[in-house]
Amino acid sequence: QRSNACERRRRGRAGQRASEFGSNFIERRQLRLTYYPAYLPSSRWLAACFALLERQVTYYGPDIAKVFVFGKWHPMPRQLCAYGDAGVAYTYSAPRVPAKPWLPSLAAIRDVLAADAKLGHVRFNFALVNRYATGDNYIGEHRDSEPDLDPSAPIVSLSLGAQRDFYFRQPLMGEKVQLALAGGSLLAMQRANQQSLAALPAQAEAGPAA
Ligand SMILES: O=C(O)CCC(=O)C(=O)O
Repeated sequence: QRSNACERRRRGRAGQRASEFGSNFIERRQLRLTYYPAYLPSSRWLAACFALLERQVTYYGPDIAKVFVFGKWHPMPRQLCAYGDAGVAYTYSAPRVPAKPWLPSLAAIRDVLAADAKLGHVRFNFALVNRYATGDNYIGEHRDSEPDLDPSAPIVSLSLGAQRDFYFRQPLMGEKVQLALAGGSLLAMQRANQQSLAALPAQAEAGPAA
């Protein structure tokens, strides 16, 4: 999921789009993000990574891909799978999502990210793969505040396929940060972001993205 110059800091007004910043560090009160619009080195890399994951990822079925909202179970409006170290799982407003053993392609992406000094040399032990088959697929507002998450580690998100909008909202501050997550881009989110609500809304006519 995607660059550079993250040391260059600039503050922007609320709602400013990441495309106005370029590759940059974005900071709002409790929100600390670094967006790398072209993390993957070329469109060939992007196409190759996307094609590999499209071929190799086997998504969970409705027994796991469901969410509990307002007292009822609903099918998840996207596909999901998880890969990671043995015994690692993730639980949010859904059943426990166990990690399948690393796919070689995902392990290779994990190792590239771990070797990247800009990202702090984090050894990632888990990868959640969300697939948005069409523009109708989305993830609603949520906080990444699950106890399974290591509070000292960033969440790093590589986007492949169609560009999709993503936003963070801080309800008490009235602040909103919007990003257009381009295919081949990478978003690094610090732990503090977990105070904000994040969402990837439905977007008419968008093609497949992961
Ligand atoms: O797919 C994305 O880029 C967003 C996913 C997300 O916010 C989550 O899984 O918590």
